Amino acid sequence: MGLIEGILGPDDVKGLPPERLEGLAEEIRAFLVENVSKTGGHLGPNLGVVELTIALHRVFSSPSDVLVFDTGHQSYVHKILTGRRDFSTLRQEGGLSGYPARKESVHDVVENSHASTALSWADGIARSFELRGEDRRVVAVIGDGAMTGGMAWEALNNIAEDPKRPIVVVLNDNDRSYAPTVGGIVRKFEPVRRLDNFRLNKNYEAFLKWTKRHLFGAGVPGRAAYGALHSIKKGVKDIFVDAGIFDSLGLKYIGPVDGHNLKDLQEAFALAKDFGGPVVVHTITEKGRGYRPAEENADDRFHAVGRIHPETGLPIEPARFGWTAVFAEEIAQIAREREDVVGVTAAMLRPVGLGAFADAFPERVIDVGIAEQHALTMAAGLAYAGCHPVVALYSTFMNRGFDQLLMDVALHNAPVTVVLDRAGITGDDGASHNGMWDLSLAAMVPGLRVAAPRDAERLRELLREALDVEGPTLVRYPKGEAPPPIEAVGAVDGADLVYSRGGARTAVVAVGAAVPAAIEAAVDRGDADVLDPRWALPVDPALVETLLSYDAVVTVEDGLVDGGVGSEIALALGEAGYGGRLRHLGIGRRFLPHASRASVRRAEGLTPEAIGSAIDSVRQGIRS
Ligand SMILES: Cc1ncc(C[n+]2csc(CCOP(=O)(O)OP(=O)(O)O)c2C)c(N)n1
Ligand SMILES: CC(=O)[C@@H](O)[C@H](O)COP(=O)(O)O
Ligand SMILES: [Mg+2]
Repeated sequence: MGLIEGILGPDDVKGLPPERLEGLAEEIRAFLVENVSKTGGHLGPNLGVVELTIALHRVFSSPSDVLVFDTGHQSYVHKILTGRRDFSTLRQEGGLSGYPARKESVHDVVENSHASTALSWADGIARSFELRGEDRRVVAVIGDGAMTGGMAWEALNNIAEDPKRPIVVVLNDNDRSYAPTVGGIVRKFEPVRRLDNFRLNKNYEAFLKWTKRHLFGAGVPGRAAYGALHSIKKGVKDIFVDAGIFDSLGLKYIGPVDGHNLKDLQEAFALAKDFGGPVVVHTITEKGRGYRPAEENADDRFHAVGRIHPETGLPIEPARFGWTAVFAEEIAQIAREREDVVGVTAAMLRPVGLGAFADAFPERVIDVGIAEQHALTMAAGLAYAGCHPVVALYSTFMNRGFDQLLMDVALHNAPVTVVLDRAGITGDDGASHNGMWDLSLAAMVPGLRVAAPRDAERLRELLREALDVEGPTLVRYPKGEAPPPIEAVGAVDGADLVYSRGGARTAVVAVGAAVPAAIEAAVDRGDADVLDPRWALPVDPALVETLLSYDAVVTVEDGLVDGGVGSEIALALGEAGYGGRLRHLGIGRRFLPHASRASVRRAEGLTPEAIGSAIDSVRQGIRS
């Protein structure tokens, strides 16, 4: 039996003799490669935190001490050490979540996989423990990428306020988000990034502890001597260790610590634990550590992989030319034609398709780090000064910048184009990654024009149209492959007619990616026209006029069922005195469990069959 099989919970990790820990780390790495290569998942980040997570569970006592993982994509090792070793269905329906999940374990606390939140969670939890008189530690593990998010600094500023609140911030610094971390934010604040600093630092800490113990017992003179020694120590420490902004904020800093050295990690965490106030432990780790294909991947160190061959790291399914690639190609071409176009990404340059643009015009693509709020307001500034920014984000992460979209971009009628990839159902990343909120949020924003392409050709067209608008625009499309071209069979006022046999009394208004399923349903049912508005919001009054001539209207969108395009159409039809039947199809207002996209689509009633049933039900209403 290997060591890993004997780990059923944190007590077993604590119980292992120190000389077995490296063996355990080795087994965990092999386990991760073997299992994640079969399911896909966040391989690189987890290979980087094997020793760090073992050390945390050795020093702290979860769940009494609370461990919070920022973003949560690096929590696989924590799952293994807390008795969850069935990775066969990782990220699949009914299987382990790819993030911490409260229903899986008492050791999991934060499920939100939007970055930069862990320090705020930790601050809140620690304050509550204090108010309730509970002596428990709170540990937040946060990556250097997540530290580029403003929220993390808001929290640090607060955490530093009370020197007695015991919060341990483990800064997991692998010098990358996907790509090398924007601005080298941690490097800047900790200029002497040498691992032997920790040893120097550690000796001073031990010295300080000893003097405190001995001199404090010696009354006032002892205390004075301790004060003098403390300031000497601080002076000496300043020569060797410059903890930059952490010091300036008033936070105790330990590090940099070799994040793959189990002994150093445990010592550092033990110091932090005993300190009794807020401490930053700065660990230096390597993303993808111990797996050659990841270590050699300069792009993203296997940040997130699909299924791969474990020996080579090569993908099992060949990469397909999906929506992202269409956008990547078109925006790079537009950039060649228009010098005013500037790309903006929040630490996801290649995943959002700005790679080719950046390769051709590096000075015109700005990576702001995980800073969506800043990205949008900065884009408003770019637009004010004559550029046309294209802010490319995953749909779910735009939620972060909603206020900035509303107040900085839209209020100033700034010609900013927001491009949202991964809109609608994303599936295996679970509740916080579905891009299901964007249409409802966008519908509230005055003056924002929203386009939803139904295929690759429409994406190219609509992107170009968006860039010609002298005001804010948003273009959204889903994850994965784009469908084959869907040509219009005609035009009605306010929309492309994409399916019609003539004479239909029912209209299906399908938004973007919902078009193929709507056509399939209409082909099956016969008597329904399918209309694609292309520009879905605000609802075109011409489309409303068109719809008034139908007896029934079904709307379909891969966004929240309420507040989005269907709701807006219903409102407009109501105001126009429409007397026909209406049905809206969209994603229910709930947090969706992780599962395949197809399965979630089925559950949410967005399949051709479900659309067909909706057509039947509105028609029955007409007949009765
Ligand atoms: C608000 C937000 N924007 C973007 C992302 C996408 N994302 C997930 S992990 C990641 C990089 C995180 O880097 P870091 O915190 O350093 O962790 P590492 O993977 O390097 O361990 C990004 C950009 C996110 N989860 N949340
Ligand atoms: C943690 C995170 O937010 C990303 O790594 C995300 O899981 C990637 O999703 P895609 O695979 O859709 O690019
Ligand atoms: Mg990182």
